[in-house]
Amino acid sequence: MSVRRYVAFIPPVKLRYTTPPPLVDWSGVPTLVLALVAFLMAATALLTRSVEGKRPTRLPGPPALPLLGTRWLFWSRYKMNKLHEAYEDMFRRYGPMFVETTPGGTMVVSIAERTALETVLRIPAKRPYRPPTEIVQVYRRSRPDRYASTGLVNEQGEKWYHLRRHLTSELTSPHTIQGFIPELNNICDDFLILLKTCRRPDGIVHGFDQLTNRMGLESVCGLMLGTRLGFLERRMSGRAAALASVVKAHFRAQRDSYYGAPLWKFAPTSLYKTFVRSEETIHMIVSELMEEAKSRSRGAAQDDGMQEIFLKILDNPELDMRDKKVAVIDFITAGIETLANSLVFLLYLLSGRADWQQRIRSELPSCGELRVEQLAAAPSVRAAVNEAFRLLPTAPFLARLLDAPMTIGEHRLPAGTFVLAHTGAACRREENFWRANEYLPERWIDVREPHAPAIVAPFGRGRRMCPGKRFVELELHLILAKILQHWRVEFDGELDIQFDFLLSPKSPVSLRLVEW
Ligand code: HEM
Repeated sequence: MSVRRYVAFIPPVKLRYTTPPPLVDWSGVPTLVLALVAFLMAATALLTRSVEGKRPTRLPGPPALPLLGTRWLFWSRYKMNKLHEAYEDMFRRYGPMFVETTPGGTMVVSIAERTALETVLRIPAKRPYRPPTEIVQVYRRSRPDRYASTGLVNEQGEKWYHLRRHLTSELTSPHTIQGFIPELNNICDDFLILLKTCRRPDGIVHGFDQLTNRMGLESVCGLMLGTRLGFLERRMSGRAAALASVVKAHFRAQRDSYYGAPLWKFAPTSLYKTFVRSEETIHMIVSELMEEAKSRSRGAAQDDGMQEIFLKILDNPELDMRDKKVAVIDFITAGIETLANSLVFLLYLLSGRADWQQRIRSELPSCGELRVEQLAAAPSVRAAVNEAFRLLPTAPFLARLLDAPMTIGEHRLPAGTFVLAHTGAACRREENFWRANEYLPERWIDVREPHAPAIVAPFGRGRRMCPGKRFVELELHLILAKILQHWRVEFDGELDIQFDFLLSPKSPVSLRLVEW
């Protein structure tokens, strides 16, 4: 199957590829809208300086303009793909708690102050409301033939609770994850073979980020579908390459729909079309994979511990068939980039700590399959991973809508306030961690004050916490251990990081694997 089939996406007949039926057909209006936006942007540029600092809100924050709110910042002062730096800058300018305004007038409160953050993260909500990604919501609601809901990641309230209860018990079960360890060992070994193949004589591996993405795909699909899909074979199939690339496009389109001009809400802009194309391509590929896995499982005897998660989901009579399929899609897309980025960040940070790499190696057997007990007996592995999540989490903030009023310091936030809990930024503040901006895994073994583990939340917090956490931690521990059994990791220079709705390495990443 060729890459072109997926990337260019020439749809097969049964696939209905249509751009946005739910949107108002204002085909005559876009020019007018564009002219208005251009005018507003020009006005923004003129007004910015004069209004800065004079806004009479109770919380500090950048000035909001009519119709644009504070989004003009992302069209002038900041770059969308450097959002993490933009927020660091805003925390410096406005303090550890400030407010932004969306073009629709909604206030978004950003928090990086420890007590406030701990308060937000501790909220014991039964149905925590994480604001959905609007573009996903709009599109999925326009396709009731395919989606019975907007999916676990974007659904709210009782519907979310129902999905969460019926979809995640397998994924979060220690039994399921433990049952996956032998296969995960095989996947990690195949990843090492791929690294060996791509490694130049001087030890350099170019495009390491692409390889980790393939590793993410292979392991997440393996876990969900119970089958090896060949993403780690030297020559990746067109389908695998296409899936990897559309998942990236999907994340980027979500980022741009959120922080960019909201024109897609009024007309089917190219951003909206890109999003629809990526969503439909992912749906098509994952559907194919599921069908293949289903027919394979019909012919094979199932070992209960290893029964594919999705087959168990398919067997659940409490769920609508459309929700079952979308759940598998959402699990796979939620898992690929996050896992791959975290592995790149982990190795990059560790490359500056040859001593810690040596320490990890000394705590492990020299080769072979690794069992959970062996990993547990190597505390330096856990410390290395924890510290990477503290310093460079791929999801640097968590979004919530407060379901009850909350007083933080002298500010009272009403119920319904949209809050961004910047756990990543808070973890890099000196008042929260000893030598906060340094990668020091030892802090997780011999605690040095200040130390605020409660604000390290790379997988979120509470009932909406990432259901993939247990699996991801195991996989990162295992792959790190296996890499360091073979090589020392070196990296020249600094890793360039960008915001693709998640923090991601700006590709291509090259690192050096040096024989011990
Ligand atoms: C390094 C890897 C990963 C990281 C850092 C990560 C991080 C996160 C974060 C921060 C959230 C939001 C939690 C909150 O709002 O409290 C989340 C949600 C979610 N993640 Fe992950 N994730 C990772 C891998 C995975 C994997 C492998 C899967 C599936 C196999 C997955 C599935 C999900 C789902 C379905 C949600 C939505 C849960 C809900 O709203 O109830 N994630 N993840």
